Amino acid sequence: MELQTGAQLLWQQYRALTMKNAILTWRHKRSAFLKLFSSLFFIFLIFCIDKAARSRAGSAYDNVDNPEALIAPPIPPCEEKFFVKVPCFDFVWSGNGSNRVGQIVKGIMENNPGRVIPPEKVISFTTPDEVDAWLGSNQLRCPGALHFVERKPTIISYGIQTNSTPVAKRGKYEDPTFKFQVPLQIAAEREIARSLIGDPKFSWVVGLKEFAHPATEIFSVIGTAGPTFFLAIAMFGFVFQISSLVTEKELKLRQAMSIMGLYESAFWLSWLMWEALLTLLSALFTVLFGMMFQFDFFLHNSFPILFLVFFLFQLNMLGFAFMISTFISKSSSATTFGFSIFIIGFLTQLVTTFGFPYEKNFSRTYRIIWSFFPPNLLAKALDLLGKATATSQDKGISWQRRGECTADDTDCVITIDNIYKWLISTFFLWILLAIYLDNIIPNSNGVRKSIFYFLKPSYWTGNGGDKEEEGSLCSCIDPIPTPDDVTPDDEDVVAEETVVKQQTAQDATDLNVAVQMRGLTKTYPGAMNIGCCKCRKTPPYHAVKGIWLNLEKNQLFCLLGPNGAGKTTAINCLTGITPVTSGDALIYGHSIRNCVGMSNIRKMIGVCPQFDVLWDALSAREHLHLFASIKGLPPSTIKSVTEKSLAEVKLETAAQVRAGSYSGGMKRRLSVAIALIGDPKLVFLDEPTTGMDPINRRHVWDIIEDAKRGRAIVLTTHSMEEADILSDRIAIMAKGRLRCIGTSIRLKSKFGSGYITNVSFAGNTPGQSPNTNEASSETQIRLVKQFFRDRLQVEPKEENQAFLTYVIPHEKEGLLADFFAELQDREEEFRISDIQLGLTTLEEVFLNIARQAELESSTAEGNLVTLRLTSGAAIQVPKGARFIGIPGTQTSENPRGLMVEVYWEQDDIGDLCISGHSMETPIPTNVQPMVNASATRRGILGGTATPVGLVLDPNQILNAH
Ligand SMILES: Nc1ncnc2c1ncn2[C@@H]1O[C@H](COP(=O)(O)OP(=O)(O)OP(=O)(O)O)[C@@H](O)[C@H]1O
Repeated sequence: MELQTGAQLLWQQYRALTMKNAILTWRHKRSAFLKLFSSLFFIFLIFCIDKAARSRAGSAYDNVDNPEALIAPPIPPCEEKFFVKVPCFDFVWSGNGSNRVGQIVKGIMENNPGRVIPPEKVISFTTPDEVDAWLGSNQLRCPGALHFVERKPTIISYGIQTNSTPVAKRGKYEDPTFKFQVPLQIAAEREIARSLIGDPKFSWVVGLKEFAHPATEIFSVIGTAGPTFFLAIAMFGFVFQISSLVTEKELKLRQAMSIMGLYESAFWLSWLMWEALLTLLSALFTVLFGMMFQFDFFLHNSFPILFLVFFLFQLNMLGFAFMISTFISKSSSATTFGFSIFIIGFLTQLVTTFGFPYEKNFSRTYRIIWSFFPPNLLAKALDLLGKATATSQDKGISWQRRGECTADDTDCVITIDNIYKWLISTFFLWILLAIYLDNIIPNSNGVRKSIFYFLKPSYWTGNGGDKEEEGSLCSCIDPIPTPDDVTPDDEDVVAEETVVKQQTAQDATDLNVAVQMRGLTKTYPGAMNIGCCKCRKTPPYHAVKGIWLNLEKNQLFCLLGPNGAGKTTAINCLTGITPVTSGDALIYGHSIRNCVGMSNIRKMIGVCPQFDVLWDALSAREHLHLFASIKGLPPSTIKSVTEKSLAEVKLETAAQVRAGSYSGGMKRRLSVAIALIGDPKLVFLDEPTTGMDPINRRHVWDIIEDAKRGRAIVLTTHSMEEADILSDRIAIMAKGRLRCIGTSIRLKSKFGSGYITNVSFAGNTPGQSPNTNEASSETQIRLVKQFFRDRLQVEPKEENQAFLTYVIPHEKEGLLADFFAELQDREEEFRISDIQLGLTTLEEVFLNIARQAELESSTAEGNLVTLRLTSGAAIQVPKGARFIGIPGTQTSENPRGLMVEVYWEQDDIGDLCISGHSMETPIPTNVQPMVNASATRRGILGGTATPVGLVLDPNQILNAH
């Protein structure tokens, strides 16, 4: 099938990724809702703040063109005074020695507009001094005092006392002059006039009216409180964006897509365009909600001006999120980062609203630095737009006036137009930085590009200059040492090496070869990480130590090895996830060291990684559709290929269900289907059946068996059964080296301990008592054991009343034909019901090889594990040692002491561990212990009292037997 390339592929990938982003947005409805509509809630809050502020501020924030008159204001009840103590009095007065004054005060109380003042709310005194004395000892109990003096029958004078200091309570101001003094004054003058004229109905109307005036205070709730609230709106998108980007990195989804041939540009563009669309809608809704709440800010400033401010700010924050995401490796940190940015933004916005640094008395440098942080630009923009609509006289900023300062703003140093320019240019800066940092900050495999990668012409032309480096930016990497050149022990590995080396030297291409590894070596560099408090130096680690190997087309090649053998590293090198340290590999003739070669390789490989790399929110069909598009399958075929893949892995019924709810087996099947999509010529399956139940495992085996036709498959597994059933050729790796290679039969016959035979005995004879039966079966077993001992000198490996199991070494192969012929002839005599003979299992081969490799390294490094003997004693043995001499067991009868054979197995995670040991037997006389100095030393230096066992040479032991 012809795959898409170039611009067509870029467009196809972009569309598929955008579709993926759209589906993820749709499936994560809550976050999408918050992104789009959170502005409604925040604008409502701003609306409430505005209402509260305006209700307190009187006419100061408004233009007063036609002030209303306040006619004959009444003396208010004293309880209305701020900070009054009850019981209180509406007023006190002096002059009660005059009957006429008494009548005047009575008139004041009775004629108070709207409310007759009761007598208990008024106190009278004779002289002003008495009033002062009372006021002094009864503070805050009365807002004012009147002092009357009847000088002559035609002259009555009066004076007023109030506390003239305005006081504030909960943001409201109380002016005692207008509230208490003027009403008292009007009432006193009215009643004095009536008394002097002698007409109690004499009309005395006094009105009060403030001056017409423009708003004395400029207040825009959006300019003041808006920056924080609109920053909060943007933070939703900011946090979700970081979280999405980091999740794809953390779950290695991006790596999986890159292996499939994803263009970096398609990845960034798809996120950018989709999020820009959401941002555009969010900005639109913000302005519409603002208009809905009838804010002058939104009604009087021009719509495009407002829309662009919110859109460009949120877009800028998006770019900022892209850049920040390159520093984060855990999606759970997204909220922490978002919160920190919000707090910092809140504080710097506060500083901005106080005028820093967008005024003439601050230097330009401050302004430039300050403007790099997007929340500051938002604060300034809202301040400008807010001031432009602060009073009803202000008509807002029109599109034409976006580059002008308002006439009364003499301190203007930045306009809305400048802010647009800043927001646009810093947005591109963030995006470029995001792409750059993404390349130079080490990914989860510790791989990065050089700091100046973009300066190399080859990066732009794509001709092999895209070299990757390892280690963090701040670590000083020591020169990487090359692993020792060790000649393999196994002749088949040597033969394979020789062939590949010859082909390499002649530059010959074998058309049957899919993958040729030419001394593939991977060393993870040791690094000196300089932290604040300590330096940490890690040594280099040789994970793959020079592999020379041909993998043929149309074959399934199985790579076995214990944990840490280097299998995944080898696959990672072949798939371009991690760069090789030295050597090379050709995949269908394309070198993995060359980036053009690698991009060709990506088109022909499929990878099923060790851990499922899937989006929880996407279904199997969506996954396959996405990966098929990334791979470059022609659009017309994607649907049919997807359906075919679903059928192959039996996921048709669950095709619409989200992968997050799949069982482990279903996820694995989907991963295998993804690896096989697009009919790749080479497929890497890294432990495809790990953690599966037997039924699912069988199913995946069937899929792999079918997939074998017409392509090369590299399989790694910890299941020997799987390797045995599926593989055409098997190699076992340990400690970074190939230890053996060949077909399953070849490995079993070469590395197995020999043949396994099972002898089963007939059941009890009816009619005989159980005791007689038991006795006779024991006799038969004894006889058979003696027969094996006499003819083959072997002891059973396992035994019970029903069967005996023997491992017969290869050396006895010549005796087997006669031996089994005789055993069969005497079947009746021995009461044998069945005899089975077979080669030892692949598991045993694997354990032998793994054990040997472990022994080599533990001998070198002194790694010891504790072996608990059935006698109760414990000894320390090097990992992987087979025959161990027990220290302190020398007696006159056994002068060399006793030994055991240690049985090893793989635990659940593939580590070698002790499963048991044989009976204690004397060490044969001609067997010498192997040198085990470092292990012994480690045991002694480790300060443990547990003795260290003596490692015995298995060949000597087997020959001695
Ligand atoms: N990025 C890395 N930096 C340093 N060492 C690493 C890195 N990745 C892997 N290693 C080491 O390289 C060795 C080989 O690892 P690798 O994952 O290839 O083994 P494996 O054979 O695939 O094991 P498993 O069966 O557990 O998957 C291990 O000891 C591992 O700790």
